[in-house]
Amino acid sequence: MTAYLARERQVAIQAVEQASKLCQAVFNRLVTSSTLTKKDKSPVTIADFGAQAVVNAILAQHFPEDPIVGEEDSKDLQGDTGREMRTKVVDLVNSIGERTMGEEEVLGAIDRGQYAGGATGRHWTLDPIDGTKGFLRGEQYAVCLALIIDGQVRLGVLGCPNLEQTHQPGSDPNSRGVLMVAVDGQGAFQRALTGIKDETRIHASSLSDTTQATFCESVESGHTRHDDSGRIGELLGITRPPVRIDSQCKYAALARGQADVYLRLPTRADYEEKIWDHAAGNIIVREAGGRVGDVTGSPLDFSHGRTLARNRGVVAASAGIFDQVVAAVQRVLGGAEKEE
Ligand SMILES: Nc1ncnc2c1ncn2[C@@H]1O[C@H](COP(=O)(O)O)[C@@H](OP(=O)(O)O)[C@H]1O
Ligand SMILES: [Mg+2]
Ligand SMILES: [Mg+2]
Ligand SMILES: [Mg+2]
Repeated sequence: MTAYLARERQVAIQAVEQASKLCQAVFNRLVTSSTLTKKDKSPVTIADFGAQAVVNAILAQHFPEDPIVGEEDSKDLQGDTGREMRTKVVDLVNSIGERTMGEEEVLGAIDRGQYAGGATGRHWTLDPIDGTKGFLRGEQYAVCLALIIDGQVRLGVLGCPNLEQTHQPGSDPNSRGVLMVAVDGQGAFQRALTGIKDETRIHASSLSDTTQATFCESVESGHTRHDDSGRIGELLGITRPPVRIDSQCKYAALARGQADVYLRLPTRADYEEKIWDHAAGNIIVREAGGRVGDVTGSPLDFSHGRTLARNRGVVAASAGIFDQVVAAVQRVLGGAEKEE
């Protein structure tokens, strides 16, 4: 008997591995110290398009019926104005992929990601590079792919090219490149992104005392409120400084017990979190034994299209402290008053 979603798991891993390889190649070739000082975003843009083309082409080959909710579209690659970038993306895809793709095929693959999402049937969701700012700084970023069936995330894969390997006892702390994968009901695992790919089961921490907790949050103050998380930390008696990490690598840190809490506190009333920013990390943390919700503790609802329209912010934590963390978040954000 084959396990539930066995083929999907294998194809998703292959797609994320290929896209991660492409991103690393772009970083090594194109990102220089002058890229950062000049605020030149073009390397990450090329890698973003390239990674979405590679993943979507692999999904189309194996699951031609499945729609995809992808972050990017080919608009900026069209016409005369898009020619230079288009050529670079097509060359890049062909330098990594196993078969040659023409220009139309590359653009078509990118635009398979236009699906609107929703509550019925199955669809994939892809963030070809999550943590674009981390990518440019040479810090953490992730290729994130998940399968949603009838509104529920059932499979998630994170490719984290700059994340330290911790899966083998005595493994070299300088070895980087981790892939995490989880299927509903089967647990969460990590393995090396390249080389020996033995999988090791991972677990969120079993912490019950919040004063001992390590919390993580986005590097970017535009993506989460650092002042509010500081107050929440004080309420919980947390003394360790926050660990700031870009991308869904925050979920990865939680899933393997390196952090106990992830806070993403809304910076604006009108921002809706995107499903591709959370789907893969969500199932990986849950399958590792952690819990994920929004600032009220309600589970994230992936059935409302391309965004988490019914949720605000994200709170994730080890199961033993999740309720205490949500209570502190509510006190600081004022939710407790609304409930009275
Ligand atoms: N105002 C906002 N609040 C929360 N998230 C935001 C935001 N503006 C952009 N983002 C999202 O934050 C993601 C990065 O998260 P983090 O800060 O945790 O690394 C971005 O993903 P991309 O990098 O894929 O564009 C983007 O989708
Ligand atoms: Mg983006
Ligand atoms: Mg993202
Ligand atoms: Mg992205």
